[in-house]
Amino acid sequence: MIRRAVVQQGIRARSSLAGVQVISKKNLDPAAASSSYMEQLEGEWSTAKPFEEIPGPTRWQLWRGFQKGGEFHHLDMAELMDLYRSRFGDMVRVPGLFGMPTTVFTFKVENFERIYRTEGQWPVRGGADPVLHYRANRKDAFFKDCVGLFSNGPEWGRLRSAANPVLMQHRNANLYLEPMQRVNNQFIDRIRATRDKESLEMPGDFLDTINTLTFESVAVVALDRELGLLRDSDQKPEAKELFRNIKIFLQSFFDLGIKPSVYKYISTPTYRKFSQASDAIFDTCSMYVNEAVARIDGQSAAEREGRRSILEQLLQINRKFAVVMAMDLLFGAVDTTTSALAGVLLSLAKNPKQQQMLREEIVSMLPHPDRQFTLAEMKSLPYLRACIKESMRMFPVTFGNIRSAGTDVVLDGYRIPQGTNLLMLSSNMLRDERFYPRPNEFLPERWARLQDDNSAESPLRNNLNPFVYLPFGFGPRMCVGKRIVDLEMELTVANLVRNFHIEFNYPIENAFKRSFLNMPNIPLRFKFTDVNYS
Ligand code: HEM
Repeated sequence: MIRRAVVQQGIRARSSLAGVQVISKKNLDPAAASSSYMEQLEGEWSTAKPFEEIPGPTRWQLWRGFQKGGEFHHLDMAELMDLYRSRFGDMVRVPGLFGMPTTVFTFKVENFERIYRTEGQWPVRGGADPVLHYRANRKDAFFKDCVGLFSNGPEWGRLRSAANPVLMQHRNANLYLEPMQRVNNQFIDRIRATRDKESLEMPGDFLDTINTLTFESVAVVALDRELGLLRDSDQKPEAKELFRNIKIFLQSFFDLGIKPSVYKYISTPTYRKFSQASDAIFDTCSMYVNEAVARIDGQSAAEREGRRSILEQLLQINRKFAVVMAMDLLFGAVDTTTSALAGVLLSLAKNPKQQQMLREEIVSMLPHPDRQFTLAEMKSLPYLRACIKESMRMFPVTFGNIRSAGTDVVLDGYRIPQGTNLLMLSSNMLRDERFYPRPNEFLPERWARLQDDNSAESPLRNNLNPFVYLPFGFGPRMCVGKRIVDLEMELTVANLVRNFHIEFNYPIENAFKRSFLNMPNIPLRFKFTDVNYS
């Protein structure tokens, strides 16, 4: 068995899968793949059980179950997954209804590894059908030759190759550090202005404020402008509308994605909401991009010599690309980062000892509370990173990930034909003692390296297979906003912790509603007490 080192998000871990890095039978140059591994795949295939024998509900059971009074009707996504798993086991085949594809759910990390390792050059992630349907059916055919990052195949590969040098470069982080700092300062001011004067607690709708922060933070990158929604005055009506429509878009997108719907054949009320919100978002993003074009056209040659913003760099590729990327970044950024930030704040609030250790790390780096972080300082805060990583383990943002099988592959002894939609459900593993001793404790030191030797890992992670914990996905298709969100989260948490002692004096057992994205489900009445520096 060949053992290869896999470096994923700073973890150096070992993959036990026999074979090579990329091993797709059909969509890769066969010469590039290991012939022995191909033979292994083919050998397994010939003896594997047929796809149709994977246990799961029938079409009728599914349809009936989602009707009023049906057994699935009131279940959230996580409850539905738990039910499927207890009834059918670690692999479940769920037949497609109304043009949705048949999907296989898998709960085993060995299968995740195999799926990712055979995903091929252009990994296909399903689940974005409502976006693709809208973009294919727009009357002006705007998206015809630029469908965006929710597309698949060579079209996705072309766009992603253009986006990576702009969005995935560390050096570009300098471009958004300063505007993100300004947004962060507005967030801190807003907390001071809106917390209760006596109890120092935030109002129950604090989630909206976090949501506004994450929206503003990505807008300064994608639209190259501060929208000012965290300020009390000077809020632009079109910015408020954009924010409102992003919320409608995300909500209706998940509704259309989770429940059986005939929207591809008849325009349902939810699809109409989704489509109207998409129209409005498109109009506003186009307007902001046009403004940026006019601003750049008006610049002198000397001004143009300066550093180009992310939007300007995207505009250099072309205007349409910049509009589509702005939309995709807004869609990808807002709820995900909100969920992750809420998780870190709850973790720190419930673990004052770790919160204090974090504060000491931050204050030792930046003793003066009013001075802003530089990029170099941000890079020297290992405990901060460990706290964020640990809280995303305890409160994962997503259920797992989605792929289409990149090749014919055998999973758990069953044949999975190329193109099959696969859901990898990992969130239960993140609290599994087999992988994480003391799984329900917030222990950032899990993520510390014990020595300089990379192979020495914390005993708080057991033989960790790197495919258990992939909050930003894996491979060429992983989150394109990773660099942006790293900086945004680190900056926000560092600024909050150096300004405030954070408490949360309520239970957090059911803090999140579990779905495709796990969103906070309780009033976030954090108590923020000013840190005294005198
Ligand atoms: C904590 C916050 C975030 C989490 C947990 C997260 C997680 C993910 C995951 C799991 C994927 C799928 C990756 C795969 O298929 O392997 C993804 C894709 C994506 N994310 Fe994020 N994300 C976050 C923040 C952001 C931000 C801030 C942006 C934009 C600035 C963003 C933009 C996107 C986009 C556009 C995609 C699609 C990429 C593609 O298919 O090529 N995300 N994200």
